[in-house]
Amino acid sequence: MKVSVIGATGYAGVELLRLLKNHPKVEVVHITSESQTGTGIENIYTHLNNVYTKKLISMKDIDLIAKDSEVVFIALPHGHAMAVGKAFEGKNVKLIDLGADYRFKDTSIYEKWYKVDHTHKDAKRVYGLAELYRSQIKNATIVGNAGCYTTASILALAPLAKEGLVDLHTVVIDAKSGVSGAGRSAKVENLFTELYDNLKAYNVGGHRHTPEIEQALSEFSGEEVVLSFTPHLIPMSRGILSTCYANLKPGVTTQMVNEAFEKLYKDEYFIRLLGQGGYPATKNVRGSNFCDIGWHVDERVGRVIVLSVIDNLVKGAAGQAVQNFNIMCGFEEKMGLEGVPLYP
Ligand SMILES: NC(=O)C1=CN([C@@H]2O[C@H](COP(=O)(O)OP(=O)(O)OC[C@H]3O[C@@H](n4cnc5c(N)ncnc54)[C@H](OP(=O)(O)O)[C@@H]3O)[C@@H](O)[C@H]2O)C=CC1
Ligand SMILES: CC(=O)N[C@@H](CCC(=O)OP(=O)(O)O)C(=O)O
Repeated sequence: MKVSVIGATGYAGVELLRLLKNHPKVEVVHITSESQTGTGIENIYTHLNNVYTKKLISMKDIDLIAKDSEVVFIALPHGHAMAVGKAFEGKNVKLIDLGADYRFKDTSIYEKWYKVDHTHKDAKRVYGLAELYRSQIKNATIVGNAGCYTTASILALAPLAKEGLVDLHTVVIDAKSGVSGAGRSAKVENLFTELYDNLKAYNVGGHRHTPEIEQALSEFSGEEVVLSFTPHLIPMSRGILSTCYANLKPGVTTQMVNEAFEKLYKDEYFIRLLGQGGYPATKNVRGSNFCDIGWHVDERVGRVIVLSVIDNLVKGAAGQAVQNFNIMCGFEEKMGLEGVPLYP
């Protein structure tokens, strides 16, 4: 399959290039940047020396990209993929957007939380969380790849929502992300001096991943879910730990919780269940497409605490995009994604 990456100079785009290099059925034909058009990608990212020697073109070369590609990955900041999606209309190219523009069924929710007008409202799109939307992804033309915090949080809570084991109005998610989640552009709050030896929350009560998690959990449970989501920035480069709290419904036992996770995920290669009492750690998934999940039923307070970890750039972005690509193209789902986590 001939594929192109729009926004190849960002952290998500360059992680895609790393994974696509190891995909036996993929040839990367075009990569784009608007600020560094004409430059070789290996001159920007020297870790790609001898791996890629490709020059960046502009994403404005839509006709060229469309002519040469069967699938295009978009790794632009949110708000920019909609115009690309429109420009590709009728060009017989499948799109996988790593940003948020195609994640919402109801675009008014996107407009409210992202404060951007949605300019491609009628696009037929599918939410790209592979394990939970596989049958829809298979036939999709546009996939809105799930977000990073959202992937970790939805995978942690979906079994409980599907089986109706918790009161979803009591859900509280406390999540921590490495700094690559914020992208490569320079920001004062991401300086070493601000981050190192520090831990802080941000966007409390207003983070844009809140409605994405609510959308999925509402679909699985059949009830309108509202929840609290608090992200934190932690001084690591990669990794997300999502700690999810929920009150158990009366009569729900540890065994019922265990069975809910087993039922949904027992055949999922990328989801590794650490069980009741398990302690997932970001280092165990670093550089891989795995999501490790452990849970703790605290009978004393009638709550379950679910812990999940992913690599934000892999299962939270580029890896999930390749997984969705495999589903859309009919390839084995783990193709190109079997790299072992980097430990220690
Ligand atoms: N980082 C992460 O962990 C995750 C990221 N994502 C999503 O992936 C997308 C990319 O994120 P990330 O790689 O982190 O971001 P970066 O800031 O690292 O990269 C952004 C990319 O977009 C390009 N770009 C920036 N501004 C514009 C613009 N105005 N017009 C056109 N191109 C532009 C840049 O190209 P250049 O400057 O060279 O022109 C660069 O290639 C985002 O939507 C993000 O939400 C999703 C999940 C996780
Ligand atoms: C640490 C950090 O800043 N994380 C980003 C989320 C990561 C991201 O790029 O968002 P998507 O997964 O929606 O694409 C944030 O909080 O906005």
